[in-house]
Amino acid sequence: MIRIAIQAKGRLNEESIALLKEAGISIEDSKRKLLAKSEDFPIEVLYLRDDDIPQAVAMGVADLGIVGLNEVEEKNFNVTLTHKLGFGKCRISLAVPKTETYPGLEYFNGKRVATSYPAILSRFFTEKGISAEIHEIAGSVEIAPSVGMADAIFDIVSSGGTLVTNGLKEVEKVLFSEAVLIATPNLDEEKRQLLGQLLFRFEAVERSKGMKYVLLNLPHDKIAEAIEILPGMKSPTILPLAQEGWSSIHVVINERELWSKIEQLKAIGAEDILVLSLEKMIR
Ligand SMILES: Nc1ncnc2c1ncn2[C@@H]1O[C@H](COP(=O)(O)OP(=O)(O)OP(=O)(O)O)[C@@H](O)[C@H]1O
Ligand SMILES: O=P(O)(O)OC[C@H]1O[C@H](OP(=O)(O)OP(=O)(O)O)[C@H](O)[C@@H]1O
Ligand SMILES: [Mg+2]
Repeated sequence: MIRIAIQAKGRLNEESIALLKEAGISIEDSKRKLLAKSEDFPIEVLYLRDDDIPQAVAMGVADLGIVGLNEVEEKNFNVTLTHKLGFGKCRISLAVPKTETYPGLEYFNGKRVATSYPAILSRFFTEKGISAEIHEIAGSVEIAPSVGMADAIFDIVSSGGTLVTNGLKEVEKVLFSEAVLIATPNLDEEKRQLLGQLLFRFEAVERSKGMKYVLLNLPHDKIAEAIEILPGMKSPTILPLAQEGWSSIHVVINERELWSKIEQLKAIGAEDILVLSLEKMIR
């Protein structure tokens, strides 16, 4: 049995549960119990505040955790970064009132900067030789300059909408973050094996993201041209149709290039094109 800590509620909660579910692991949500066992995999889910996840994993209270890289960097506990999960993408940035002229990092010398990430900011300023006053506040960081609590802020930015609403502009992007899977260092052999199985499933889920399974019919003599249009695919599956002179081609295509490929295939005579969603790609 392996135990994984995930956020009890908040921005990473739903996607963490969804990822486990896509990997074939269903669990009750945190509204009922703070520790839930899965019926279909030897795993237990511990629901925590995200700030507490790095410590829980460092202590071995949980073997694994899903948490933002920003929290891992801020808490600086001894955990192993095992895998990037591709959701919860954001950055932590320095921002100043939009009316200020910004000459570069030296702007921050002698300034008061409000943040919920004092450790990351302090390391950054030390590394860059900047001497500023760091004010730790728990939330609503973006309001600090306009109410006179600080001259600048260091906080999470995604779309940038919150900065604009609060009359701020982003001037330095310090850390790019996303949800990551962390692990207790030196897991025992049994847990390492379970982690390996989990990673195998996560990777299959990731690989299938944005991919479509495409089936189409094509005259035999156009197959070589179709293969030209579909570079990168190892080799498409080609099956003869009952109708003389025709074949059915099956390929996996990235959603981004789906329409352009389909147009090209139609132009050489492809018919009856089916596009199906792809659930897992297992290698
Ligand atoms: N606007 C955003 N866009 C994308 N990801 C974000 C955004 N804001 C936060 N995140 C990521 O999601 C994580 C959790 O954010 P959330 O706002 O739920 O945290 P919290 O309020 O500290 O939650 P908790 O109650 O668990 O302490 C952040 O640490 C960050 O990694
Ligand atoms: O650049 P944006 O897309 O506007 O996102 C950035 C905002 O998102 C997060 O707050 P959240 O909305 O989670 O609210 P909270 O942390 O105050 O609960 C973060 O703390 C920023 O304030
Ligand atoms: Mg938190």
